[in-house]
Amino acid sequence: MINLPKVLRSFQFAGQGIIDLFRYENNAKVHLLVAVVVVALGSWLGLSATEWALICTQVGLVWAAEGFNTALEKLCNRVTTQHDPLIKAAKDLSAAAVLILGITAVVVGLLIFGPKLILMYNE
Ligand SMILES: Nc1ncnc2c1ncn2[C@@H]1O[C@H](COP(=O)(O)OP(=O)(O)OP(=O)(O)O)[C@@H](O)[C@H]1O
Repeated sequence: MINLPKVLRSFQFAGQGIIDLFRYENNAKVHLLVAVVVVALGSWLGLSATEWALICTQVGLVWAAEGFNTALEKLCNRVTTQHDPLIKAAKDLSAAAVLILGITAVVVGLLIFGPKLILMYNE
């Protein structure tokens, strides 16, 4: 039997996590701003449903990676604030994951927006 109140509470906690991510984390604020600009640009250029699906996927992946990265950073800081090579490796690898998805998002953005912007410029 599904415990519905427990499921709803989990959504509430996750929602609080989303609010905290964009309220307190500088990098997440940058990602939010970029997403707003991309959505505005996409609305202006009139993207297809498939293009919107790709953009939404990229935005979601980067935001989710930022959330995981922030969570891992906080755990690392709880483990130790002393210099530790394993903590450094964990933080850097986690940041690398965000960067990889960020680069992928930029490439997808260029593939979708690039031709449309070039076409507009040449008209
Ligand atoms: N306890 C630690 N031991 C070793 N290296 C660390 C430790 N804490 C952070 N670092 C390293 O120092 C650099 C900066 O990390 P820091 O956590 O200050 O900034 P950040 O990873 O950009 O996070 P934030 O978004 O909180 O500023 C990174 O290369 C990280 O791996």
